Amino acid sequence: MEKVKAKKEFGQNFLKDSSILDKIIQSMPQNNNHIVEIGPGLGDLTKNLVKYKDVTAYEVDTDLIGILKSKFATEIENRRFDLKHIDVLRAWDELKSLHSMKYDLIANLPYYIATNIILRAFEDELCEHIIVMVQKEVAEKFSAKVNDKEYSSLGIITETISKESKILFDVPPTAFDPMPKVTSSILYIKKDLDKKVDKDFNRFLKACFVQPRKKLSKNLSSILDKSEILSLYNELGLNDNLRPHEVSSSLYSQMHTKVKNGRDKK
Ligand SMILES: C[S@@+](CC[C@H](N)C(=O)[O-])C[C@H]1O[C@@H](n2cnc3c(N)ncnc32)[C@H](O)[C@@H]1O
Repeated sequence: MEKVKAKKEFGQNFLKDSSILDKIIQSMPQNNNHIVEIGPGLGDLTKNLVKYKDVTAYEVDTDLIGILKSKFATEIENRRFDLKHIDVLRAWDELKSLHSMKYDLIANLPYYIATNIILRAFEDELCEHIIVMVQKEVAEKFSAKVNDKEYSSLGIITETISKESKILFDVPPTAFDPMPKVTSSILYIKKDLDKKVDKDFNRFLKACFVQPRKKLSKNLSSILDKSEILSLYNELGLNDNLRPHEVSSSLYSQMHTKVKNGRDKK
């Protein structure tokens, strides 16, 4: 193995277990989409991906770029592999999309910005599937369903813009070098490309979950007055004791539409 010291500040935990790499490859959607990988690292996942599809990868760490360039010299020359040396969040600021055609994001994500990356992938209109390794707790939040204790704004946003979201399997710390302190999971999301992220809805959800264990009506009092909450609850037939995680995404959408309409009338 290359003499490379993993950098904590870039969330570097290299995936070394070949059976996990195989399982990720088996979960690749059968379609003609391009593949985008964020953080190719030492290229172990990349090596498997380029066997099947053309890949564009975004890597921030200068020290890894040289290693990747020599490891994938043939694929780069054949244009099967396009390596971008840039912070992926900056790329998204500059480009709107990480590729010029429909693509699937497949990656072992740096955990310190994993949530942010997934939310940006939701906004990227050319990204169709998201198959990413993240911390198990993060995967549980994105794939949670109504009444699960992990159900939060992340699960609701996911439901409103996707056709399917689930955890494919867990990955123990022993699969990595160096070993992370936490268990990881492979999260699978199939987006509905007809749906767009609604930032006003996301802000509304933030208010609804400001204190997740309190009553929803209490949280709503930060953006609505008492009479507005009362009429909202009456119109939708809601019980005042409801907690934020007990309300489905479609009901949140209805609430948001009514709140927005009320706001427009003012
Ligand atoms: C968990 S490692 C995964 C490495 C490799 N794909 C693997 O599975 O072994 C995360 C990778 O993301 C890279 N990375 C961290 N922050 C990044 C950013 N802002 N933009 C692009 N790559 C980033 C790291 O340098 C590292 O290569």
